[in-house]
This record gives sequence, C-alpha cells and structure tokens, in this order.
Amino acid sequence: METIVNLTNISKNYGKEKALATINLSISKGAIYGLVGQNGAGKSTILRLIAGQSAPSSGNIQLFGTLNSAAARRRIGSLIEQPAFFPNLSGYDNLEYYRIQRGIPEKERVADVIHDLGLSHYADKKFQHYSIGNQQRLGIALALLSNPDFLILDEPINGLDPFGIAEIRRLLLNLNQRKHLTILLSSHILPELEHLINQVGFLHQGKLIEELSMAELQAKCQGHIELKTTRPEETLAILEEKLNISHYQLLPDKTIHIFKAQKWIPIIIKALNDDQLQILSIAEKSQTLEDYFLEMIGGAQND
Ligand SMILES: Nc1ncnc2c1ncn2[C@@H]1O[C@H](COP(=O)(O)OP(=O)(O)OP(=O)(O)O)[C@@H](O)[C@H]1O
Repeated sequence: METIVNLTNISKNYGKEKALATINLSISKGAIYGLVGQNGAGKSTILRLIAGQSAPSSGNIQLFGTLNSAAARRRIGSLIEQPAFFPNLSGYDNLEYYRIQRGIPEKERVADVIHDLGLSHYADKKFQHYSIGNQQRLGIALALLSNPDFLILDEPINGLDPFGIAEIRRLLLNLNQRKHLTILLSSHILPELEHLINQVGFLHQGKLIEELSMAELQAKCQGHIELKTTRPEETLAILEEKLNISHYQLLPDKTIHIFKAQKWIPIIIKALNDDQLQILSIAEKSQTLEDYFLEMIGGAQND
C-alpha cells in the first residue's frame, strides 16, 4: 500500500513552548484519517507541517515518498486557516481569482468544484451574504481546486448544523471512494467523525497517544456484560457448553467480559444458578466513543 505521508520523530517548538513532541504518524493511500484532540493539543500544528506551511523543529516528513519536494506539496489541497475571500466578489469570482493566482490551467475546475460542493445556487451571490456553512463549503471547494491527491482539512465541520455535517461527510466519502482521494482531517469532537474516518489518531498535549482503525475503536467501545463469580474457570465452561457463548474475555483480575450477548443476562444468571455458581456481580457495560476518548486523556494526564 502506497504511503502518502510519513512523519518521523517530528517535534515543533514555538519559542520555549513545545507544541509537538516525537510524533510518528503514517497515512496510507485511500485512508480518511481523523486527528482528534482538545483545543491546543497540536492538531493545526501537525496539519500545517504536513502542508508545508511551517517547518518542524526536528524530525522529517516524507510526502509521496519524497523529502522536501515542492512537486509533492503541489499534490496537496488544504483548508487550515479560513481563506481570505473577497466579500464583494461572488463565490465563483473568488475561486476564479485563486485559480489564476495559483496558476491552475483548467478553467472548468471552478465550475466543477462549485458543483461538487453543492454551491451552484450560490455561485453568483456575493461572499458577504454566504451562511457559515456555505463559507465552509467554499473553503473546501478552494482546497479541491487543484484536483489534489491528498486533502487536508482543519476542523471542516466546525460550526455546521447536523444537516451540513451530513452533507460534508457524504461529499468527502464520495471523493474518497470515487477519486481515491486520501483525506486527513481534524476535530475536537470524535463522534462527528465516526461515520467518516477509517483511522483515528488521538493527540493530547502535543503527543500522539493512540492510533486505531475505526473497527478497532468500535470493538473497544462495543457493549459487553461484566461478570464476576467465585469460580471463573467453571463459569466459562458453563457459558461455552450450556449457552454456546464464545465471545468472551477473562481479565487478569478474573472478571469475565462477554461480548455480543447483551440480552442474555437473565439466561446467564439462570444457567449459573442451576449449577450453583455464586454470582458476585453481573452488569451491562458500554462506552461511547467520546467516553473512550475522555478516559484515555484522563489516563494520559496521570502519566
Ligand atoms: N504561531 C504560534 N506561535 C506560538 N504558539 C503557537 C502558535 N501556534 C500554535 N501555538 C501553540 O501550540 C499549541 C498547539 O496549538 P494548535 O493550534 O496546533 O492546537 P489545536 O489542537 O489545533 O487546537 P485548536 O483546536 O484550538 O485549534 C498551543 O499551545 C498553541 O498555543
């Protein structure tokens, strides 16, 4: 699998302040990678480094397999800071201005991105009359103008209503699937990215504290039954033999986690009672993605 970007031991200091420390991160072609962290965690700093808008204090960044290549950087489209659009010009004319300024030869790209972002009805309206959602869409349209292979978006769904969020999500998924666009985006709200990203990196106080595929994250958050009995090994034998339960885990403290069996609590209690096994506790547990994130940050804060 082709690697689009690879960060090795990246750090970034602003004066005496360490904004990033020893970041190692790699994104493969076709991924939609979500960088998640609280305000000030360092998300924008990483995005700016990858987009070539600032230089790391140490470490190196490989883009499309090359170091420090202007040609590789031209394959990136980014929306990191809100672009300076002219309030008195229409959305179309603003994009046309940037097309010429950036030397993008294909004149039809402006109409293409306006269409892709669902802005056709607003193309001739002055930017100053754009809603927050449409301002955001025009920013993403600008990032896509050069037909990039790699799109970087800082908090692209910040300030959008649920309808706007769903629309941007659909658009990005479509671009990813249809054009194999690799996407890196950031957010401080993990659930907003849940149905969009396939990989997540948790950033906290300038450190990448965990990286997971979405499937791994969802497995970690899936609901389970937590069971404690006086004789755990015998309990497992009963669960397997009598109830055919195979998705379970015995933790070092002898607590049993049973997965994919939430509605089974009464049946489990009956089966264990029938065998005179004493239940110390049994409860259904689940965790939202946001709970998981907060718990992990809590853990990192205590390190
Ligand atoms: N140009 C700068 N000069 C000095 N310090 C900076 C600069 N840019 C960022 N920082 C500091 O670096 C740290 C990381 O900031 P960054 O903007 O990357 O975080 P973030 O995760 O994007 O947060 P937010 O969600 O608030 O944008 C912060 O402590 C911030 O104050």
